[in-house]
This record gives sequence, structure tokens and C-alpha cells, in this order.
Amino acid sequence: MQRVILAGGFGKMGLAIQEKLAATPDIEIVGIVSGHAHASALPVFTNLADVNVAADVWLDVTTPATVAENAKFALAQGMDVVIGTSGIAEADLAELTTLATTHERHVLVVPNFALSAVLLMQFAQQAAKYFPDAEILEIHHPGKLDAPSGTAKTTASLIAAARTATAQAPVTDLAARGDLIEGIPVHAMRLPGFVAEEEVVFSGIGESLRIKQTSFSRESFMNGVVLAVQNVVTVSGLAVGLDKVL
Ligand SMILES: NC(=O)C1=CN([C@@H]2O[C@H](COP(=O)(O)OP(=O)(O)OC[C@H]3O[C@@H](n4cnc5c(N)ncnc54)[C@H](OP(=O)(O)O)[C@@H]3O)[C@@H](O)[C@H]2O)C=CC1
Ligand SMILES: O=C(O)C1=N[C@H](C(=O)O)C[C@H](O)C1
Repeated sequence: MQRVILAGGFGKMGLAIQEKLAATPDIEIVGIVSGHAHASALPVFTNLADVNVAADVWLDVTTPATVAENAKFALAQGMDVVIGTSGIAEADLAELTTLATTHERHVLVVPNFALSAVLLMQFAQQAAKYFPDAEILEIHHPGKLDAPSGTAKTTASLIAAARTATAQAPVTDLAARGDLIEGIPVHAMRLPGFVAEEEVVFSGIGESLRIKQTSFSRESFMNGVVLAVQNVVTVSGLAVGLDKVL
């Protein structure tokens, strides 16, 4: 039985994860860490110092402001860590990479738990070899705190690394041209009714290739969450991407 502490357990993702893990054999949530007190049959902690349950995995779906401190705490307590929270700073990722080795633990950072998004990132890397010109559009619900999304940022980095030629299209510093991530314009929209969507538009001479994925509901993330929790122990140090355990 894998024991899990779920951080952010009463948020939109957290509630869906509670339901999913309750129905998953061999995984048990033993405690929930949250920003505020909530009624629950499980132990709920609103301060890291109060966490008094032992667990194998810390699963974090909180906020950009809290995720790094949570992950450092979990590693210090001897837990492996799955990070679903987006917006983590590069400096914190670097520190967590070192801490994973120091504590001989495993950290899996998952920009997107949905299989469609994992495949989008893989297809985008393939396309980038032949189409260096690319722009990314992501659309999320208005409650999302960070922009652009973790998935969009990761996709931009992967495209930049996979390109074998430089982009032709001129990029300007006009705000309307988006946030430039490793030379790739990324456009973020926040609209009611959406959960999550990402599209990469590639273009060449006289042709275009569009790769798009949509999460219609948070159910789309749940199989990926289970896979990440079950397999985090197999990653070496800190790894990024659900593909590392697929
Ligand atoms: N990787 C992926 O596939 C996905 C990642 N995400 C990411 O997951 C994160 C959560 O998303 P979502 O559920 O929509 O956001 P919500 O705003 O709905 O939930 C965030 C939760 O974090 C909790 N929280 C705040 N501070 C702390 C703290 N110090 N310790 C523990 N918990 C805290 C809040 O608790 P309280 O309510 O008690 O204040 C809140 O319930 C975001 O970063 C989002 O981008 C989302 C979907 C998919
Ligand atoms: O906040 C969300 O909802 C999501 N966040 C992740 C991200 O930033 O990429 C994953 C997915 O897009 C949903």
C-alpha cells in the first residue's frame, strides 16, 4: 500500500484526486495539507509543522507560491514527491534537483497529467525538427493563478531544444505578440467554461501544422496522477514529464 499526503486536497484538482485515489487499490491518502481548515474524515493540516502522519509520496497540487516549500519539506521528511502544481521557479527546481540527490529520494514534476498533452509535447518535438517557426496558444479557466501555463512553458522549451534550424518569422517585443519563451511566442487566454487547452501552430512555406489538445474535465488528468504516484520511485533524482513513467 502506498501512503500519500495530498497537498491542495480541497482545490479543484485536489477534490478530483481524492475521489480517484479513494477508488484506486494499493494507494491510500493518509493526510491532506491545505491553505485553510476543511471538514474531512482524513487528517487535515494547515501548517507543515503540524504534519504528523508518515507517508511514501507527497502529491502537490497547490499554488506557485507554496509548492517549493512543500516539496522541500516532503524531501526532508523522506518522502518521494510528485509535483502537479505549475509555476514553480527555475531556481526552486534546481534546488529540488540537488535535494532529491542529497536525500536519495525521487521527484517527478508533471507539467500535465493528461495523455493528450503528453502526446502533444512529443509530436511538437518531432514537428520542430522540420518546422522551426512555431507559436503556442493556451486557454484555461479564469481561476488559474499562473500564466503562461506550465504545459505551454515546457512545450516551448522542448520545441526550442528540438529545432535544428532558426525560426524565419521576426519576433517583436510588442505585448500582443505574446510572452517569448526561448524565442517562441506563447499566448495565454483565460475564459470561463474552459478547463485546459493547448495548441501549437507550426508553419513552413505554403503550409501549416496545428497540434491541439483539450481537457474537457479534470478527469483527463486522473489516470496520469495515479501513474505518477505509482511510479515516482522509478525516476532518477528529479525528472520532468509524465512520459518518464509511461
Ligand atoms: N499537472 C497537471 O496536469 C495539472 C496541474 N494543475 C495545477 O495544479 C495546481 C492546483 O490547481 P487547482 O486545483 O485548479 O487550483 P485551486 O486553486 O482550485 O486549488 C489550490 C489549492 O491549494 C491550496 N493551498 C493554498 N495554499 C496552500 C498551502 N500552503 N499548502 C497546501 N495547500 C495550499 C488551497 O487550499 P484552500 O482551499 O484550503 O485555501 C486550494 O484548495 C495549479 O498549480 C494548477 O496549475 C491543475 C490541473 C492539472
Ligand atoms: O491550472 C490548470 O488548470 C492546469 N495547469 C497545468 C498547466 O499549467 O499547464 C496543466 C493543465 O494545463 C491544467
